[in-house]
Amino acid sequence: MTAFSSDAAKRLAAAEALKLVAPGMRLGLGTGSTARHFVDLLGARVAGGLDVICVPTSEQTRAQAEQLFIPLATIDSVPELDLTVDGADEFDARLRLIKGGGGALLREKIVATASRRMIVIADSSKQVKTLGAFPLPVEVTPFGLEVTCRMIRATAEATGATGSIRPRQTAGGKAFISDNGNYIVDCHFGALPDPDELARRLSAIPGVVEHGLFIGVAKAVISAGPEGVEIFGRLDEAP
Ligand SMILES: O=C[C@H](O)[C@H](O)[C@H](O)COP(=O)(O)O
Repeated sequence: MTAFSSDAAKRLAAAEALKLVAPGMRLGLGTGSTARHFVDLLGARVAGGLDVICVPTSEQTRAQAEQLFIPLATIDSVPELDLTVDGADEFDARLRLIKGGGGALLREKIVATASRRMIVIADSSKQVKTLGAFPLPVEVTPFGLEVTCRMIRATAEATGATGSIRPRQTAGGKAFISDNGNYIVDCHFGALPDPDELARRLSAIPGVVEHGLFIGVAKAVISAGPEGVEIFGRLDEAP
């Protein structure tokens, strides 16, 4: 028997999300290895005549979409979107997410919150009981990096989350720079006892541009694994 790979699961979830796309839609395109499958499948539909306009959440996704001749716009020229489909690093039973493993969290959050529906696609390994095993990415300004890291540490401790906070580096050992010219720090907390409170507090730190906790943003998660597809939340347009 052939083992069912996580990549096959990602593609299966992406194919399920593609069923939500209708002609004329304004779409947000996520970033990462799962969203990549969605963009790929969407590209095939566009080549077949599907008419959509899309806003990419990263330069990486923009490049992929351009290669597939998917019509693109900026979020400022299309500020209201019908649907955004994106991956996640972790999701829990309340559809709270950790995102930003690829460093795209700021644009992803702007695009997702400008959308009537944000649907997450993921392989089933992304489901967790408690968020935080995946290091929480936080986008910060280069100015005041040390001060901001100290504030993140103190504020996280106040919500019961402790661990090391490390500025992200590229494979070549240089500082990772986001598409927006900022740094990403990864918070290795292991577990987030109170993600809602942590999200609120992180947003209040001056040097924090955005954090990777997406709370109350996703309407549903399409999770795929060897057993098939499972839907958490609602795929329809109900408020
Ligand atoms: O910055 C990257 C994004 O938030 C991704 O959607 C997230 O890291 C999940 O990526 P992947 O689908 O590659 O696991």
